[in-house]
Amino acid sequence: MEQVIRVTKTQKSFITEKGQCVQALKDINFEVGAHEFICLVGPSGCGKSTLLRIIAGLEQASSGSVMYQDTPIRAPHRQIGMVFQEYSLFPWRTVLDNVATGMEFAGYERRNRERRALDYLQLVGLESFTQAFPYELSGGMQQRVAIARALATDPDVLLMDEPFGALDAYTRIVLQKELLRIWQTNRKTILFVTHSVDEAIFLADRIFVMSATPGMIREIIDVPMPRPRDRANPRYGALAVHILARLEQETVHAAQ
Ligand SMILES: Nc1ncnc2c1ncn2[C@@H]1O[C@H](COP(=O)(O)OP(=O)(O)OP(=O)(O)O)[C@@H](O)[C@H]1O
Repeated sequence: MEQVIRVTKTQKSFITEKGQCVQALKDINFEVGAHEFICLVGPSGCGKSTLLRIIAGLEQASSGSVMYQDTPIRAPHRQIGMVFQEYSLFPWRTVLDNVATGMEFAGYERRNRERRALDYLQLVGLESFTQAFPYELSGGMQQRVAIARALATDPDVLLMDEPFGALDAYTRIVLQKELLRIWQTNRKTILFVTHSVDEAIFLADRIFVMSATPGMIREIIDVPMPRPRDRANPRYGALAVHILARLEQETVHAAQ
């Protein structure tokens, strides 16, 4: 399988406002293949968002190397898109313009933007809301707009930082299924941060379990179950028990 993202011996430290050094990530090593769906889980504050921001080129690693194909990532890259937990839409722009704006930043010509925006809004089921403003939409609909905006620039890699974290349980399940449908159609490579072990098992090809601060990758778990995954399958439950126990160990370890 072609490797798309390669993270090698990566560390990240921050200097706080009080001048203290906080090590957020320690010796991170992994590769992500083309079209893989990876979920990252780990205790709160273990560096998941930091890792994603480094891969997005929004933050620099303190040491180590982070590559997209053969290129070191040092700044935001056209082929790497990101979706955040907060819907991060422009409140003064319509749904259509929000999606088109992403393409404007990515350098798409004006005449292509509207057509593509419509195509992607259709993909996420919002074709009848093109002229609505974000405040007129539910949280789930706003997150669909954010996903359409990220996909419309046709990135190779999609980084998703707790994108469904603020949604109610039912909307979350609906969007998980939608995301899988889109991923299966568009064959993106996805790195998805979640606090939900259930969500990770439902979505991922592989789950990276991180340790508490400083974040390291403790375990990489293959999820070989065919999709759509059945939450009632005993293997699903057994995997959830295993990962939850691992996370509990990490949290207890960190508290000692
Ligand atoms: N800009 C910054 N300055 C100083 N410290 C930071 C900065 N950004 C992150 N940190 C620290 O780095 C560590 C990792 O933070 P990060 O937000 O990546 O964790 P996380 O796993 O995404 O957390 P959560 O699951 O709660 O969202 C934390 O200790 C955090 O306080």
